[in-house]
Amino acid sequence: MSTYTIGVDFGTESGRAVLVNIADGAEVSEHVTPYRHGVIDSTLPNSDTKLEAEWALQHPQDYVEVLTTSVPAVLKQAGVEASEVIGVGIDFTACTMLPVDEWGTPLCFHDELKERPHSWLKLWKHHAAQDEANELNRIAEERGEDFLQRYGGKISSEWMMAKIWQILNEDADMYERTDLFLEATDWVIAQMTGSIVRNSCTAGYKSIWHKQKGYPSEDFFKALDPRLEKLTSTKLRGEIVPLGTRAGGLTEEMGERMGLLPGTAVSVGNVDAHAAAPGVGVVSPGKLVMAMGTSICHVVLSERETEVEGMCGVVEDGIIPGYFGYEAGQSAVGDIFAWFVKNGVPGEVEQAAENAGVSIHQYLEEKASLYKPGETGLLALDWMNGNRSVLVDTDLSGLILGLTLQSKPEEIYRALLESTAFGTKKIIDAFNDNGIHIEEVYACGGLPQKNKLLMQMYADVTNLEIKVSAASQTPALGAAMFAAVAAGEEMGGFESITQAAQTMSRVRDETFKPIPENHQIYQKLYEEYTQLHDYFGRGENDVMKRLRALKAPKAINQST
Ligand SMILES: Nc1ncnc2c1ncn2[C@@H]1O[C@H](COP(=O)(O)OP(=O)(O)O)[C@@H](O)[C@H]1O
Ligand SMILES: O=C(CO)[C@@H](O)[C@@H](O)COP(=O)(O)O
Repeated sequence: MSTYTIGVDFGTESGRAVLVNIADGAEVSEHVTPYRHGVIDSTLPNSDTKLEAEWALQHPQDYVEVLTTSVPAVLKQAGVEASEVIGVGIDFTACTMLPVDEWGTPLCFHDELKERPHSWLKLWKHHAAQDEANELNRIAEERGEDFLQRYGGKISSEWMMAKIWQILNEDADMYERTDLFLEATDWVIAQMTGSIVRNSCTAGYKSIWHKQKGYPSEDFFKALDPRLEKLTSTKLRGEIVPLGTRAGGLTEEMGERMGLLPGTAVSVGNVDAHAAAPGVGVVSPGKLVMAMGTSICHVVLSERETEVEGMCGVVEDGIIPGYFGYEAGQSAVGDIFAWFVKNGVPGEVEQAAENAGVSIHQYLEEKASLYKPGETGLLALDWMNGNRSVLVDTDLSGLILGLTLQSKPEEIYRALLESTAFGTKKIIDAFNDNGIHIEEVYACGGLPQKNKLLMQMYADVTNLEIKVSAASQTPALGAAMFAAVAAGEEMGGFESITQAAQTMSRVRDETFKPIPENHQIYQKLYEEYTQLHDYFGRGENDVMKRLRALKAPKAINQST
């Protein structure tokens, strides 16, 4: 009899379960459940209540539906019995957070609250708390708060404290009614086990928590707003445990709904990019892991804690116990290409792709690959969803420079692909400049499987060979590894995540190697990119912010 664990990856648009054989990490079966309500960014579900610009919400029930649909489906597809599954683990987007009542019920499930936007779950890419983030950073800097150093000098508007403060500022009653603010990853685990356990990864990266120092002081929160003084001991209270810890066993009810045995080990929540590190076999320093999809998260391990400009955070045990885990990221990558495909191509391109029986992405990739680096004459800034690293500013926006009447869709597409590679190089440079040396690069996620041109550009721009995960769902595989650790050796699992990764991870034979002549030209383009980056991103010309201010008059929560 084989032994299996299940990893469930909760992405931006859908959740997917993967059944993994723990003897070799083989992904035996997988199933995707799209979120019924998708990303809620214009009106609240079943309501006329409109949302402001930059809002992005989700429906918590959609996550439960993933568990009760995709988990039974992977068992059925593989013909595997519940008794052969020893553990379940999940990974999630983050900071994706929600307010719950004293029973752990999301406030948006209350009939009397569901018309109020702040009762809902805020998705990681909810960017409407930038004002709060700016003010938080200003006050933290003024007070000389040392936690700023662990977050590259700035706390992002995507994270927990900015999102909570926005709730307080815009709907103080909702804040009062909240018993706990939770990461969605911890809430979903609580749905499976019946108890709330916070994980050290999201607490560390998204909630300014430190293994030794805990949360920032009450004085700091009081300085933000006196009503926030007791936030961490009240609405953020609860034990914070390391990754791979057994959060509990599946409840009777969820066991039945998921087709698994009650009591099956459930590991604590995790984050997509962080779970991807063991998923691709990275359990030691010097190896950058890129989880490449709608956005890119970059993670790397080190034996020491240091400051790196614009990193999302450094957290002890935040990725692999025993190491300091660093995270950086780009807020939009695949999303930029999706935006262009949706909004930027003429009908004739759509038609040509259809005639060729390929997607518009594939069509444009093929045409764009006929150009050499520099040959389009175009250069873009990859900030269509703001800049996460190294500038940490969601008020920045995109730019395409060098357009002429001859510019073709495939040339613009190519420039957009290149811009994201330059964005990644900025991040690698920041790590190297601060003594976190990047010697190898590993990629996983949807993009390496979809676009070879893009991957070759990343190799050419960074001048580093890129190894690609052999798994089709690397974060889910990582989550399944943590599930095997939560189950423990006595159940047939593993003692540590390092052991699990050594047995269960694989990379493809094919790698992307830098082409020296391409790299040479990209070095020149990168210098130009750096000039634009600093000019528009570091305050010399704040035109992007001025344009945004003109465009976005604040009008919260209007009903039509
Ligand atoms: N051939 C392609 N080339 C480049 N990007 C693509 C291609 N096909 C899809 N995409 C982009 O990939 C992204 C989805 O990546 P994926 O890893 O599957 O999702 P997620 O980030 O939600 O896990 C979308 O933003 C989409 O625009
Ligand atoms: O920010 C994080 C992790 O810290 C991600 O969850 C977020 O970028 C979303 O990732 P995806 O683009 O859905 O893969």
